[in-house]
Amino acid sequence: MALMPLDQALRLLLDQADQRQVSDVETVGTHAAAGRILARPIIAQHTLPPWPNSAMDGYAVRSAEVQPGQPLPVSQKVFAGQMPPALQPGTCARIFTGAPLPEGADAVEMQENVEVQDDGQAVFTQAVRAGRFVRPAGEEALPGQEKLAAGARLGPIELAMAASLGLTKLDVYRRLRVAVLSTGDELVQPGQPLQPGQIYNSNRVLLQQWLQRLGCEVLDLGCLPDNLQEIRSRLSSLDNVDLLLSSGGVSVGEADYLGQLLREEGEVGFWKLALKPGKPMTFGSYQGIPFMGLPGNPVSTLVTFALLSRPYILRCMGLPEVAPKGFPVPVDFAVPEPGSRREFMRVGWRNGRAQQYDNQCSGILSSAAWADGLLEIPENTTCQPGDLLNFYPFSELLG
Ligand SMILES: Nc1nc2c(c(=O)[nH]1)N[C@H]1C(S)=C(S)[C@@H](COP(=O)(O)OP(=O)(O)OC[C@H]3O[C@@H](n4cnc5c(N)ncnc54)[C@H](O)[C@@H]3O)O[C@H]1N2
Ligand code: MOO
Repeated sequence: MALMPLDQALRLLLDQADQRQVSDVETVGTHAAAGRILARPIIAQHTLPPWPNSAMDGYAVRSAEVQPGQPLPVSQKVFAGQMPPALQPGTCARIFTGAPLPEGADAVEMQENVEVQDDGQAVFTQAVRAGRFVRPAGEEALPGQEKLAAGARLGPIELAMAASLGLTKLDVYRRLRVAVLSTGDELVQPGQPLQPGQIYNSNRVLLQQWLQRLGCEVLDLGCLPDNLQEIRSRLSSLDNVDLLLSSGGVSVGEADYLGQLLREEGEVGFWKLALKPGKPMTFGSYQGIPFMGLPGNPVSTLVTFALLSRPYILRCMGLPEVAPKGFPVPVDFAVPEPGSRREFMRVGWRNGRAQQYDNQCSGILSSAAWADGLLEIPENTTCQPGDLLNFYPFSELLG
């Protein structure tokens, strides 16, 4: 069977995600909205800032009245939080950053350019043009203006924006419910003693933590044994789940029951990609529930989640732009042999170049812990030191 190119798999996934996008809307407090996707746009109700105000600590003036070297009496002092009376003609006002400009004033000079005489009058060292250091009313928002579009992902910046507009509640899509399971008789939870042949389960915590970061509700289905009957019965009891996400058991081994069950009793969207690591990545549905079977090798789980599950999940959550943002970086190594699968190497950012971790085996999780992100080596491509290849930082992929 030919391996499906990554781009084709992504198109298929996003097409499916569009059909399964969450439509239920909840109104929640701004704190609870963190990580959610905005279901209705945020429209400003007020003018922001509500009045022209000073961008500096200094002196508010009628700019035409300022003559360098000529003293002006200081007629009032305006702190942020106060509404001042109009500026008396022929005077200036002591003013602080964020304080409303007195009516009549049209500029502010910062105090570094003003000398205060012994008699308290202010002498300006230079002419002041109208508008200098004034933040006009409404430069941030006007009533009726759309400040955040539906589909925005609410992080600290967006929530601060909502707070600046005085909002306490936001309309967001409900969380995506994702059931996570691991497969493999060899897997043991940390804290338990290891018997011969066993290893600790690391994919479980990787996937659960990552899903939580993406704002999903995680249903922990634990670890399934390598037993077809048991797997079938555990999956049949699932209810109210948007996505079933598993790791392991999707290759061609005799105990790779999960993939076998899906292929025989579910619907397969794709199985086997031209991707390294991550070849046996499987997508389909089981009893109507979308199913993603990530290959079990720890780095294969990580890479397939980053490149395929993450965009699928974000699109289902209601986010339009889901492709991870990468950028070209120079590499400090050569790839002499072209590969038939698109490869994502674990690389560190060292001295302005991407450096590869020595052991790129998909079982070596240390490669990812050491690295700063993934470097994309397209199919049928070789490279020399100094060549540019796309780099996707983990800081982008993990959020
Ligand atoms: N004959 C072939 N064998 C394999 C092929 C192939 O094309 N032909 N593909 C290889 C590739 S590539 C990968 S990737 C693996 C993926 O296999 P599975 O998805 O079936 O994963 P498992 O066999 O269950 O496990 C693989 C590996 O990862 C360890 N593992 C699994 N789950 C966890 C976990 N939760 N935490 C930590 N480590 C885990 C497991 O012990 C195995 O060592 O198949 C190749 N084989
Ligand atoms: O594709 Mo596997 O995920 O290379 O080890």
